[in-house]
Formats: sequence, C-alpha cells, structure tokens
Amino acid sequence: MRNKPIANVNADLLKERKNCSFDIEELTNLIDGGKNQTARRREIENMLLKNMPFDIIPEECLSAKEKYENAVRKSVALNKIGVELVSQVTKAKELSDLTLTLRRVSDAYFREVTPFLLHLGMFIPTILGQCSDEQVAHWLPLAMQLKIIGTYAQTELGHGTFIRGLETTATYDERTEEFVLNSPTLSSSKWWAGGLGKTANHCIVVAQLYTKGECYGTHPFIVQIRDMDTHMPLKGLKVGEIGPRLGFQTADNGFLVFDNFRIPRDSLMMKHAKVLKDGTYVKIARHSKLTYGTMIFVRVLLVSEMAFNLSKAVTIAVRYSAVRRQSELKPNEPEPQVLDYLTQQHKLFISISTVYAFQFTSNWLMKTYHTVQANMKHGNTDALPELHALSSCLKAICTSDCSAAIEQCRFACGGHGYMISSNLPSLYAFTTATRTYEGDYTVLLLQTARFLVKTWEQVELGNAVTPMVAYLARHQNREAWDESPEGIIRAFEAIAAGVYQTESVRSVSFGQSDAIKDVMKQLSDLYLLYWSLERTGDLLTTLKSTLGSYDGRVYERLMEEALKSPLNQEPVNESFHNEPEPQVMDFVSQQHKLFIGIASYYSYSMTALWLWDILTKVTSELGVGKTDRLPESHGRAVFMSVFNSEMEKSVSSLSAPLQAVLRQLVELYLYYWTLEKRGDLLLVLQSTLGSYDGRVYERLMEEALKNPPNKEPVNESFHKYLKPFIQGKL
Ligand SMILES: CCCCCCCCCC/C=C\CCCCCCCCCC(=O)SCCNC(=O)CCNC(=O)[C@H](O)C(C)(C)COP(=O)(O)OP(=O)(O)OC[C@H]1O[C@@H](n2cnc3c(N)ncnc32)[C@H](O)[C@@H]1OP(=O)(O)O
Ligand SMILES: Cc1cc2nc3c(=O)[nH]c(=O)nc-3n(C[C@H](O)[C@H](O)[C@H](O)COP(=O)(O)OP(=O)(O)OC[C@H]3O[C@@H](n4cnc5c(N)ncnc54)[C@H](O)[C@@H]3O)c2cc1C
Repeated sequence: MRNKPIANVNADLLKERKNCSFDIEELTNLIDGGKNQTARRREIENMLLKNMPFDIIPEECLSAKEKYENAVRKSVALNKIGVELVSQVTKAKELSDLTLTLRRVSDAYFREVTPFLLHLGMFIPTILGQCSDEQVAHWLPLAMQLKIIGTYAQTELGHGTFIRGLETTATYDERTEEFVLNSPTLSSSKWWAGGLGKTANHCIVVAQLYTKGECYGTHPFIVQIRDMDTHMPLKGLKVGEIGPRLGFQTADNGFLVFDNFRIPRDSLMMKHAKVLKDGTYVKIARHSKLTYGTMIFVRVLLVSEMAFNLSKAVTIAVRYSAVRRQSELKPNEPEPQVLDYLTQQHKLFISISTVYAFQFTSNWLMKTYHTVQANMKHGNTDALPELHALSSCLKAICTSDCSAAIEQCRFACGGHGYMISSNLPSLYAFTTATRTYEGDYTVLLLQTARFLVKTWEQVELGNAVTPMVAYLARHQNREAWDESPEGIIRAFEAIAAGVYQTESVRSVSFGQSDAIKDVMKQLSDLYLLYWSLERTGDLLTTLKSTLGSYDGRVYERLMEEALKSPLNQEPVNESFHNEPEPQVMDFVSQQHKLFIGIASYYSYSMTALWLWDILTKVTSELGVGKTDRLPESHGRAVFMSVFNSEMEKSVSSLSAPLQAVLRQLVELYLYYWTLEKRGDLLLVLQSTLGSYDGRVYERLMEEALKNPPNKEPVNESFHKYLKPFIQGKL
C-alpha cells in the first residue's frame, strides 16, 4: 500500500527521504518481524481500507454522545472483519500477529479509543488466565466471536492501587449455590472500567470472597450485567458512565453498584481457587498473586503500545519539521527547515531512539513473559517475582517517558501541534493515562524497589541471583564501580540500558545490511548517552552516604542521621495504640508531587508583582543565552531570588507561625528546583477532588449522575449497531 507513488509530495520531504542512508523497506521488515509479516500487514490494511467506514465529520467536532455512537459504529464494522479474520487462523503465533496488526490498524479509525478496548485487552486475557479449562471452553468462544461484550471492573471509588483494600463483597450462599454481590459503601462502587458505562453486557468483577463466614481475599468473578435482548441493566445493579475525562472519551468508562445481586457459583473464575457446592474453599494456586496475572500481561503489552504511540508522534513531528520553515537567518536566503536547528533535533531525535529502545525491550519482555508462563504451567513459579518487578518498572518508565516525549513532539510542532487535527493532543491524552492505569507510576516503581532490596539482601548473604540483577553483586566490588564518571556511567549503563543494548545488537546482528546496523547503533548510543547525561544528578547522589563521606566520620554521621528520623521525634508511635490506613497524603512520594505546587503558587505571585514594576529591564535580561537551557536556568533563578527577597519583605509583619510556614515554602521552592526541572500549578481548582470539604467520592458520583449518557438507560447505538451485530444480522 505504501509502495504506490503519491502525487504532490512536498519537495523538502522528498529531499529528506532521498538522503536516507538505508533501504526503508528493510527497516520496515525488521519492525514488522520479517518480510512475510510486512506483506500480511499490508494485505489486512488494504482490506480494511476498502471496507471500513471513515468519519464524515471529524470525530473531535461531535458531541460526547455522537462521539460514542460513532465509535460504536466504527468498532462494530472493525469487529466484523476482525472476527472473520480470527476465525481463519489456526496457529497461536498467527493469532498473536493478527491481533497486533488489527490493534495497530484499528488506531487509524479512532481519534480516541474503541469501547471494545477492555473486552480485547483485559476481558479475554482474564478468561484465559483465570478460568478453569471447562470455563475457558464455555466463555472463550462467546468472547472471541463477540457474542458477549465484557470489561474488567476491579478499581473502586475508594481503592485502585491497594487491591487488598477493595470493599465489594461476594458472599457464598450454600442454600442456593450462589454468590451474593454487594457494594456495602459508596467508596466500594466500581469505577473506571472501560466499556462498562454503556457497551458491555458482561463484566469481570474483583470482589472479596466470603464463605462459611470467612474472608479469603479478592477473587475475580464473571458477571452478566445487562439483559442480552433489551440491554437494560439487570435488577440489583446501578450502572452508568462516569463523566468527561482528559482522554478515553469514547471508551464509556463506567460505574457499577451491587445490591444483593445473585450470581451462580461457577461465576467464580476457578483456575486458581474454587468454592465447592457446600461452601468449602479450595486453593489451587501455587503463588498467592496469580490472580493479579492479567495486570502483568497488560503491563507487558503497554511497553509495545508506548513504542507504537511514540512512533506515531515522532513521525508526525519529524515530517512536519522537514516541511516547516521558520526564521530568516541570512538576508535574502530561504528560511531554514526547522528540522535543521540543533535544538529541534535535540527535541526529536531522542524520541526516535526511544521508540526503538521500547520496541526491542518489548519484544524481549514478551518472550520472557511467555517463558515464565510456560514454566508456571509446569508448576514452577520461581521467575514470577522477577517478571513482576521487571514489568512494573518497565511499564512505569516507558509510560512516563512516552507521554513526556509526546509533549516534546507537540512543542516541536509549535502552535499547529496544539490543534486536535495534528493528533498530538489525543496521543498525549491517551498515553498520559497509561502512567496511571494498570498500576500508578510511583507504586509500580516501589514494587520493583522492593524486589531489588530483597535481591540485595541475597547478594549480601552471598547467594546466587538471576542474571538480570547480577550487577548488584558486581557492584559490591569497588573496582568495578568507583565514583569516577566512567565508573558511574558504567554502573548506570549496566542497570538502565543493558536490555536495550543487548537486544538491539542481537536483533540487527544478522540479515540486516551495514547501513541499518549503523543507524541502529547510532540510535542505541544516542539513547544511552542522552540518559546518562539527563540522570547524572541521580547517579552522583549515590554517594550521598553516611559511610562514604570524605572525612570518614562514619559513626558520627550514622548517629546524626538516626536522630533526624521522624520516628524518633515521638517517644511512642501512634501505631502502638491503633493502626490507621494511611492517607496517600502521608506518602513522602505524594508530598513530593504536591507541595511544590503550593510553593510555586507563592513564588509566581511574588514574582509577578515584582515583574510588573521592572518589566523592561527583565525582558532584556531574559533575552540572553543561545540555548534553551541557559534562559531556563536564568528564568528559574529570577523566580528563586525574587521569591526569596520579596517574601522576606512581606512576611515581617505576620505572626511567627505563619512566617515560619512561608519561609519553609521559599526553602522548598529553592530546594526542589535544584533537584527537579518541572512542576505543576493548579490555580483554579473547580475540582471534584480538591473541594474544601473533602467529600470526594460523593462529588464524583454526583457529577457522574449528571452525565448526559446516564439520562437514557440504553443508548440508541445498541439497537442500531450492537444488537444486530451480536445477533449476526449486520
Ligand atoms: C477484532 C477486533 C480488532 C481490534 C484488535 C485490537 C486488539 C487489542 C489488544 C489490546 C492491546 C493493548 C491495549 C491494552 C490496554 C488495556 C487498557 C487497560 C485500561 C486500564 C485497566 C486497569 O487499570 S485495570 C486495574 C489495574 N489496577 C492495578 O494495576 C492496581 C495496581 N496495584 C497492584 O498491582 C497491587 O495491589 C500492588 C502490587 C500495588 C500491591 O499489591 P499487594 O498489596 O497485594 O501486595 P504487596 O505490596 O503486599 O506485596 C506482596 C507480595 O506480592 C508481590 N506481588 C505484587 N503484585 C504481584 C504480581 N502482579 N505478581 C506477582 N507478585 C506480585 C509483591 O512483590 C510482594 O512480594 P514479596 O516482596 O516477595 O512479599
Ligand atoms: C483512563 C483510565 C482507565 C482505567 N480503566 C480501568 C478499568 O478498565 N478497570 C479498572 O479496574 N480500573 C481502571 N482504571 C483505574 C486505574 O487502574 C487506577 O486509577 C490506577 O490503578 C491507580 O489507582 P488509584 O486511582 O487508586 O490511585 P491512588 O493509589 O489513589 O493514587 C493517588 C496517589 O497516591 C500515590 N500512592 C498510592 N499508594 C501509594 C504507596 N503505597 N506509596 C506511595 N505512593 C502511593 C500514587 O503514587 C498517586 O500519586 C482506569 C484508570 C484510568 C485513568
């Protein structure tokens, strides 16, 4: 499809393509996984192009309701073709290639996401990973042929991260051989599941399992929630759409509340545990966290999702930068392509190398995932903790880096990058959500940290550890890891870049031409160099050590640090008397995210007043500097010094406690910006989360109920598209 010559191509783009040092088709084959896969992808793309309905009005110009209905219309057309193609596949490998191709091509039809994302991304994988063989035989064909539409409802209003804290209950009633589902509190309302609001008729519900008066912790249940003919919510359920959000606008994320809702005993997904007819609980799993399996799978998938989304963003930005000309550098000469500015290349090229870093790592991670799964089938769960730690930190880093890099791509496109039609805002809105869902960034990094600390303990005991973390043992040897720049960078490369380097070298080591190898090597080097420079600060603080100080005052420093510990500020800790559930505000990592916002607010206000008076002088000062780093530091320094001095002037008449708080804010601002480069400021609250009375869950539910899609129990697209599709009449 891409091989056809296209008329009227911009001359600058043609020129750039002619400059390419390698055969583009060869690289395309490498990315697709081989020539045959490229040919198959193109065949499917061509078929979809012929058969898929396109938008008549751009999606972004529709109302929320129209957007949803349009997404259902397109999804149903895509699903029809998808189901047909899937039915022709016989081998597992062909199925995974086909699913990936469909996933990639489907993105061409949605500015937002399909309401079927959770059905495909979590409902089907959970059936495969959590059902007994008999249950798989029953549910899988229905789900694969889209005779039922499902989603995954784990998160509640009150708990997302802390799964053990979920409040929904599933209590076994042995008289009727049913489970009774209940939402005992407002905070136990299921919240967020994609496709739940209007589309799904089935749902995986994660609930606390009670039988014979005992709680056995969270378990997954497969639950019908809407009538298969009328699509009306079943009696005993309150279900609806949660309301507008940053992205995912066509995913109809929903809420679900249970009131003595009865489901058959075999609704419990019984691969890892079952409840017998008489209510006896039987544990089958060899590892207590196997019910968290779908989350690991999706975290693994997300690495490749991020590679794909960033590849789209950086392709947009690089093409546009080749076309865009700006600023007359020499009189009477053409304005340069913005791509030729070094600062522009600095913004963009790291994204290109990041795409490859993510894709190679993702290929490796998926293989590792399948190996661990195969071992677990034979009863060996030894590699699960490391897989969990790896998928956690890779998911956290790639989702965070990807959304930041997409923002850079948007910045690189100037004002036009802010247009929805550029697709960069939608790509950002989609990817920034991935930093939160399927495990919040900080929380997942902490899971990996927990694994590393345990491994470190093993290293200290002299026990063997897996190859991936063997560097911890090597770095006990001071010669291998000294504090010289080379030593530190060596350590950093070993930790952060090891997989990418080895995988990219392995993938391009045969078959590929020298030209491709050169480019891949350059991208790999760029990625390593970029991050060793970006994170030099982090590496240097490794020496922030009571043991390794220059003066050797080891014991004095150990005691000084111990006395600073907050635990030592009170003789008896309150947990001696009771054990409260922590508020997320108590986590230092959360305070790190929030308090700088308060300090910045004061800093900006003070500086704005000062700036007004001396605008002319400062404007000329801010103009200095040839790179963007220098003026950024200059601007930051202005904020710091004005904040410091102006605050000092205005606080003298205030009471001592208030003075102390304001001075702490100045200190925080100064200290924070020596460590960080960015921060957020939320000046106008207008927020369900930030209300003065703290009635967060009540307000979220009130807003959701006001949501127009909830004014009609069944959306008309059910009768028009979904029902004929499910019944095979479309
Ligand atoms: C035909 C049509 C054509 C179209 C084709 C399209 C094709 C589509 C394909 C789809 C492709 C891709 C898209 C996929 C996108 C899907 C969209 C998803 C949307 C979002 C969904 C969600 O968000 S669902 C909800 C997710 N929720 C979370 O992730 C919650 C995060 N919290 C946790 O994971 C855990 O609670 C916790 C890990 C943070 C803590 O758990 P817990 O309190 O129980 O544990 P502890 O901290 O006490 O640790 C105890 C020990 O357990 C270990 N542990 C923890 N988790 C795991 C695990 N998962 N596995 C193994 N071990 C685990 C932990 O390390 C501790 O170990 P020890 O230290 O040894 O004690
Ligand atoms: C677009 C989108 C789609 C989603 N789809 C689904 C879905 O289909 N099904 C579903 O079940 N869920 C879904 N979710 C929910 C999602 O999985 C959760 O929002 C996510 O897991 C984060 O949990 P939380 O909202 O409870 O965040 P919280 O845990 O409340 O996080 C708030 C803050 O507290 C911090 N924090 C929390 N715990 C700790 C800790 N132990 N240590 C340090 N800091 C901590 C976090 O870092 C964060 O800064 C979706 C969410 C989004 C945004």
